[in-house]
Amino acid sequence: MSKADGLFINMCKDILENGYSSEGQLVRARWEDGTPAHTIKQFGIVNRYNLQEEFPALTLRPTALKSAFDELLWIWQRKSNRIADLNSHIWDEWADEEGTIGKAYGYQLGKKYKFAQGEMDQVDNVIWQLKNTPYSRRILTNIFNFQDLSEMNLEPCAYSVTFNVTGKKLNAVLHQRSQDILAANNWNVTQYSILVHMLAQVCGFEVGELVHVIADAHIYDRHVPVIEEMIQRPQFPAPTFSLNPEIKNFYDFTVEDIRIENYQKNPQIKNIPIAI
Ligand SMILES: Nc1nc(=O)c2c([nH]1)NC[C@@H]1CN(c3ccc(C(=O)N[C@@H](CCC(=O)O)C(=O)O)cc3)CN21
Ligand SMILES: O=c1ccn([C@H]2C[C@H](O)[C@@H](COP(=O)(O)O)O2)c(=O)[nH]1
Repeated sequence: MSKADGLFINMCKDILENGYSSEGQLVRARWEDGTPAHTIKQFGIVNRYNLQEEFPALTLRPTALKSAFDELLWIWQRKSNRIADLNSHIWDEWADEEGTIGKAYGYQLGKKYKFAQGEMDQVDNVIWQLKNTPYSRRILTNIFNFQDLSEMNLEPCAYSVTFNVTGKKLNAVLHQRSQDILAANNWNVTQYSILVHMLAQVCGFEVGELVHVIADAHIYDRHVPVIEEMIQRPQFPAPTFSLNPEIKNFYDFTVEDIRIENYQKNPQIKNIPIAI
């Protein structure tokens, strides 16, 4: 059975049984009809995914892996903040008149800084370090740029990744300040798992672990019955995942380069409401 399903079920049970409800508090997020989007949350969840063991896609409901990967490429490879450069509509509600999400995500990863080895952006700095100083303890990205926060249409949720090489394996810690468990937990987990696979392939490592640290892990009120039903569903083994082995340059990957086989899963849950 997929270990990712097991972790997800335990995390949801913990949030539902021991979590803290925001009822009665002032909350920022709203449902489409304007009602406050309350949550039940747990603080400080840490999930470890061994990428050697399995590709951590949920089987409890399908994760839209191509759309998730496309958003990852939009942020990490195209380094864009324009929703027209994204092949899905998941960011439409956060776009401004210019059709961008402001100085968030891809904008920050595309911003150049002066490093000892030259001027480059944070992604190229990670790739340079993995190729030249792989055992460094300073290989990380951080897009929570305080100077630009007021010009971001949503402050980054998954904001920092620390890469760490252990022997031949590439590991990563993903730091997330806020997580919408139903809509985006497995979405983010599979995205950053693919990122570790991509960087391992182009920098000459095997994949290791993804450690996902979530500060505020929440289930929105309108998602509670959906989660309650979902965690009772049958579980299947995780699918097999591979990347096109021909790709040697990080910037050459496309959504067509991921291969997912034997993805047995439960039916999709349609029209999940997204809090804005
Ligand atoms: N409340 C909230 N939750 C989020 O997950 C979220 C935000 N806001 N704001 C910004 C982005 C947008 N994200 C989203 C938004 C929608 C889906 C979504 O509708 N997912 C569908 C599949 C979409 C597809 O097939 O392309 C799903 O069934 O999970 C996922 C991530 C993640 N982020
Ligand atoms: O990659 C993402 C992007 C967004 N989210 C969720 C987490 C929260 O539910 C909202 C953001 O609201 P804040 O009030 O700014 O925390 O979006 C996610 O889980 N993953």
